[in-house]
Amino acid sequence: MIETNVSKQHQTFLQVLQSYYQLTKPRIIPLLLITTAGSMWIAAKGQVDPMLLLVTLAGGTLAAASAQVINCIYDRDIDYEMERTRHRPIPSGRILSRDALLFAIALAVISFTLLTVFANLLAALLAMSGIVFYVLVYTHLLKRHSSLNIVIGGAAGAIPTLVGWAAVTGSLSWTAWLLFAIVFLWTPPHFWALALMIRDDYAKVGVPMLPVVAGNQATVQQIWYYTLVTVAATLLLIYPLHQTGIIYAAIALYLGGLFIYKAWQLLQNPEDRNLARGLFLYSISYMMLLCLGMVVDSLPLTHHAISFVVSQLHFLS
Ligand code: HEM
Ligand SMILES: CC(C)=CCC/C(C)=C/CC/C(C)=C/COP(=O)(O)OP(=O)(O)O
Repeated sequence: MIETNVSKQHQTFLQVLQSYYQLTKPRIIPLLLITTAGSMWIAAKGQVDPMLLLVTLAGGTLAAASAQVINCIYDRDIDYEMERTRHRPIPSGRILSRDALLFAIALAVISFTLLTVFANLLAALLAMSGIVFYVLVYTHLLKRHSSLNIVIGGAAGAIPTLVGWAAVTGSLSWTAWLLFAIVFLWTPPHFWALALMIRDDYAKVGVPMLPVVAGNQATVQQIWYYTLVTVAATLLLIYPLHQTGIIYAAIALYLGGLFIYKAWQLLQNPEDRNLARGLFLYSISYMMLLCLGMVVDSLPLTHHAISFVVSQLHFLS
C-alpha cells in the first residue's frame, strides 16, 4: 500500500540521493562515532594512527547506516502511522523496500571489507554483530514485544566502543567492556527521557515502550537508577582500572553531577515534559563531552602539561 506511491513520484537524482541519506538516520551516527573514537584513544594511549582512525570511523558509519536502513524497512508499517516518522523515505513512498535492502547489503559488505582489510577481522565481525543485534534482537524480537526492548536492545548501540577498541588492539579487554557498559547503561535514560515526550505516538502503534506500559512515575524511577549506575560506571575508568587521569576525572564528575541533578529533577516531576526534553538533550551532550574528555585526557600533550604544572608547584613550595 505504502510503496505504490513511488512510481507516481518524479524525483531528481539529488532528491533520490537525499532519500537514501535520510534512510540511514544520519543524525544519530556522529555520536556513535564519538564513542568509537573515545575508545580508540584510550586503547592507543593517546596515539591513534590517523589512517586507522579514518578507516574505523568509515567502517562504523557504514555498518550503523546499514543497520538503520534495515530497521527502516522492518518498521515501515509503524513508521507510517507515527507523525514523527511518517516522512521517512519508505513510508512516504520515496524508496522501495527492495532497493533499500540492496542498499543496506552494499553498505554492510563495504563496511566488512574495509574493516577486515584495513583494521582487523575482530573489528569487522563486531561491526556486523552490531547490525545483527540491532535488527534481530532489538527491532525484530523486542521492540514490539517487551518493555525491556531498549534495555537489552541498547547493547547494539554500545558495540561501536568494542569496534574501536578491537581496531586498535586486535582484542577486547576489561576496559573495552567497561566502555561498552557505560554506553549500554546510558541508553535507557537517553531513550526513556525521549519516550516520555513521544509516549502517545508509541502507544498508538502498540510499541510497549516503558512509559506506555508502566507510566511516567515508574519510568522516571528507572531513569534515576540507570543514571546513577551510569555515572558510577564512568568513574571505574579512573579507579580501579587506572585508564584515565585527572582531566577525565574532573570532566566525568562535573558532567555526571549534572546528569544526576537533571534525572533527580525529573524524578520529582514525572509529568514535566520540559524536564524530560532537557534530560534527553543533555544525555547527548553528556556522552559527547565524556568521550571528548577521554580523548583529551589520553593525549601525550595533556600528560606533559600536567607534569609541567606539578613540577612548577613543587618548585614553588
Ligand atoms: C536501542 C537504543 C536506542 C534507542 C531506542 C534510541 C532512540 C532514539 C530516538 C527514537 C531518537 C529520536 C530520533 C528521531 O527523532 O528521529 C534518538 C535520538 C538520538 N539518539 Fe538515540 N537511541 C538509542 C541509542 C543511541 C545510541 C547508542 C546513541 C549514540 C551513542 C544515540 C544517539 C542519539 C542522538 C545523537 C540522537 C539525536 C538525533 C537528532 O539530533 O535528532 N542513541 N534516539
Ligand atoms: C556497530 C553497529 C552497526 C551499531 C549499530 C547500532 C545502532 C544502529 C544503534 C542505533 C540505536 C538507535 C538510534 C535506535 C533508534 O531506535 P528506533 O529505530 O526504534 O527509533 P525510531 O522510533 O526513531 O524508529
